[in-house]
Amino acid sequence: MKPRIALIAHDKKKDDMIAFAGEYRDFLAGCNLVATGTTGSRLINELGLAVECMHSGPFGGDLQIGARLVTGEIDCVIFLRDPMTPQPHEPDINALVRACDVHDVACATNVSTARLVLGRLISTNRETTA
Ligand SMILES: O=C(CO)COP(=O)(O)O
Repeated sequence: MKPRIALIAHDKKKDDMIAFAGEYRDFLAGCNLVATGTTGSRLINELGLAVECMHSGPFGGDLQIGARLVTGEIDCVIFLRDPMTPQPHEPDINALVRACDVHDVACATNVSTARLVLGRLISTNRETTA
């Protein structure tokens, strides 16, 4: 089964997300991707990835992704949060990260961790497809 990955980035982290996803583009192109609205649009327009877009984060996108995660439809979350800027939907963000912890789903909140998580998924994928 293709890895099911959620990609989310706050505004000041979106360029980092595009650079990161660009680096892993070949692998991500073989995954089922879901993203919050604006992050997803950029991934589609700038990298040509196929991404299912939820609502934008402040309009409930984090909660939509959280609901999928709770029903076992997401294998890992890459959530590049902006720790320096208060967000109007902070409760939604906390709910998503909490859902990851409750359901033991990998949640990378910075690029270094995201690299480790994708590196692991790539090697697991190689083993299962070899
Ligand atoms: O706010 C976000 C996550 O909390 C991200 O939402 P967008 O991708 O729509 O900007």
